[in-house]
Amino acid sequence: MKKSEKQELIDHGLLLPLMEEFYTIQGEGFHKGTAAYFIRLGGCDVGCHWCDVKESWNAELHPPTMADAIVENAAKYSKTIVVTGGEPLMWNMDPLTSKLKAEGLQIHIETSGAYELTGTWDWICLSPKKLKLPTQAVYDKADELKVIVYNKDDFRFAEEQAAKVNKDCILFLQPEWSKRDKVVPEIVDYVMANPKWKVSLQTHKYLNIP
Ligand SMILES: C[S@@+](CC[C@H](N)C(=O)[O-])C[C@H]1O[C@@H](n2cnc3c(N)ncnc32)[C@H](O)[C@@H]1O
Ligand SMILES: Nc1nc2[nH]cc(C(=O)O)c2c(=O)[nH]1
Ligand code: SF4
Ligand SMILES: [Mg+2]
Repeated sequence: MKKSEKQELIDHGLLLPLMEEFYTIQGEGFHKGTAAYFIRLGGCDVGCHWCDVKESWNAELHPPTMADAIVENAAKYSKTIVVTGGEPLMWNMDPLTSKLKAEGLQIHIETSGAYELTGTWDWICLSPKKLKLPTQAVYDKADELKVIVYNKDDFRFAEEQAAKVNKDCILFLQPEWSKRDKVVPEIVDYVMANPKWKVSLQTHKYLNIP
């Protein structure tokens, strides 16, 4: 395929950098405990220093894969699909999500919200980052807000972000993994004092599953 043809397919969201895909249990947030097939797309320039998938950042390292092929495979595994990354909203998610919907699947996204919202989603998990704030459309449509707590300033940031999401959005505080011993007690106290928040843990890491 010519370089220009390939770029056109990428621009239209028909070709996506696929880092990995796996059938597992959603470990985090509202749907924690539910079996789901994960599609992890490469590419992210948000730059969280504690990111647990830095290997995803460089999209060039992940094979460009046709959205059709991704969907055909995913449909074999689960009725619930989680699209994550990297930052999936760096890509046009319209073709991937419409093809997944045509297969009758439930489609969830894990996103920082830092890019334009494309695709149609049954569930949007917004995990905002100070380095590159979400777009208004993602605040408006988010089903859950999942703020990562690395230090005390993240509680201030969490409240600032909670003021921007829609009124039905479910609010979670999730410990940054490497700081969990320090921040879990702080999150517990915070949630008891501010019960509009719930605790989210990365349960897959405790279960030793992907
Ligand atoms: C790897 S990100 C990919 C999706 C998107 N880029 C985002 O940040 O939402 C998936 C989820 O893992 C969270 N996450 C990443 N590194 C983490 C860490 N070290 N501890 C806790 N959560 C982490 C993110 O905040 C996000 O909710
Ligand atoms: N089991 C499991 N649950 C997850 N929830 C969000 C994840 C992600 O990396 O987006 C993730 C992940 O990587 N594994
Ligand atoms: S936005 Fe998500 S993928 Fe990108 S660096 Fe932050 S946690 Fe990692
Ligand atoms: Mg993960």
